[in-house]
Amino acid sequence: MSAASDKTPVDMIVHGSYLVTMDDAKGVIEGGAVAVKDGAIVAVGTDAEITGAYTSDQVIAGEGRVLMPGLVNAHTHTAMTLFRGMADDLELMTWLTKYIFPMEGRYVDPDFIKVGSELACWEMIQSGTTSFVDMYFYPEVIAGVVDKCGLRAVITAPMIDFPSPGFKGWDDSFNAGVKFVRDWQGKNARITPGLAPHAPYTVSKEHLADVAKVAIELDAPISIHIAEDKSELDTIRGKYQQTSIEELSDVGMLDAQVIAAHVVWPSDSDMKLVAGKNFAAIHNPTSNMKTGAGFSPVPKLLEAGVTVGLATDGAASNNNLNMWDEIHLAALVHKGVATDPTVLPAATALDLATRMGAKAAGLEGVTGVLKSGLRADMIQVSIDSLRMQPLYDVVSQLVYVADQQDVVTTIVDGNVLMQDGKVLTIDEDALRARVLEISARIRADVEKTRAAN
Ligand SMILES: CSC[C@H]1O[C@@H](n2cnc3c(O)ncnc32)[C@H](O)[C@@H]1O
Ligand SMILES: [Zn+2]
Repeated sequence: MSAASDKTPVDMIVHGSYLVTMDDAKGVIEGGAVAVKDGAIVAVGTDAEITGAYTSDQVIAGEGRVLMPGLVNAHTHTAMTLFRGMADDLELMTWLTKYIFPMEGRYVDPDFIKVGSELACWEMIQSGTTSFVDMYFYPEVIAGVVDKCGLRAVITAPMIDFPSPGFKGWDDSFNAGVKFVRDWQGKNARITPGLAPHAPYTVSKEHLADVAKVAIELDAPISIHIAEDKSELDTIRGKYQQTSIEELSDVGMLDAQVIAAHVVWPSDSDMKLVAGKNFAAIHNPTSNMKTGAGFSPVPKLLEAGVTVGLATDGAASNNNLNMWDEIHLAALVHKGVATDPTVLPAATALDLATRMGAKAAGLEGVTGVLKSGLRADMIQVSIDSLRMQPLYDVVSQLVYVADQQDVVTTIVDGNVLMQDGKVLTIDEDALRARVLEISARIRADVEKTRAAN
């Protein structure tokens, strides 16, 4: 053991009874720690290795805790938390066109976005999500909330052919999206701006081509809903005699970085088309089951070499932003669909929410793995509960047992956003008051909308 003066000073040392690194080279370390300096991970090792080489004034103990990379929610609509539980048990297009679009038209404004996004960020910090990909209105307001609460996000600007909150139509939303990317590129290292043409049934082929072109020019990611349900495939087949993914290929979008939400109905040739491209299929198991969209062929996508991320979708079709539910479902539903329990093992489910999820979001080399050189985005998950005992396999326990209440610490970029279960960067009481105020206004309208449908 070296003397204190021989040790390298760092900003923080975080311990864990187990380190689930998601790094093939290190795997799971029993009794380990991570040293952090200037927001980056500088070393990952056993307790003895780290405390022997590093010293810090800020040490977070790890007894009874798993230390692992923060979770990546690769597709959500943050401010839709304020529409949670408003319209349930409806098929996708009815839900969207008869309930969600009309309510968005009436209620979505910058204040709604600020409060709804803050509620979402609170929920994500509290449940161990450290990065997310967002697609919603007033992205500059969402970016302000993310800047303040400390999370990492890819924030994509909405583009849609018809009038929507803040826009008269396509030209408006397209120009505002491009401006958002230009304004936010390089502004905050935790925020990556991108473009979000909503879906192939709400954005014309010509407009999708315009988005592809400008995204490539700007080197910005695109997020889009694609191949979500069978009715979308019928619509696009009727219009263009091709699949939605063939349409993306046709307009040049597969030469850009595409974060494709859902991908429930890709054909075998669609999978070949996107494999090897900068294309990620984002699996939203809860949302897809809730809207009756179907089950994405995730094992087949992975086998074809497609990058797959995991996500909640918005809280209006989930109805929460708890990634542990999605990890759980990803590990279970495909076994049921295939009647084969070896399909999508626990370690793969965890990978989709961390290492591969980060790649899917375009954040490979930034987050998703506990590895020297990456940003210090990590969480501690308590294994103190009797629910966690006996513990024979820590990855199995995380995938099949852990839930949001077990997350005790959330750290992003070396900053502690939650400690001992208390979110530090959001004023909970003020947020609650604003959520109650806005939801009181919406409540009467929810009943009217339900009655009208
Ligand atoms: C252009 S902003 C995002 C837009 O998408 C809507 N939305 C939310 N969830 C889904 C989904 O699963 N499929 C399609 N569209 C969805 C949201 O309400 C906004 O209008
Ligand atoms: Zn969505």
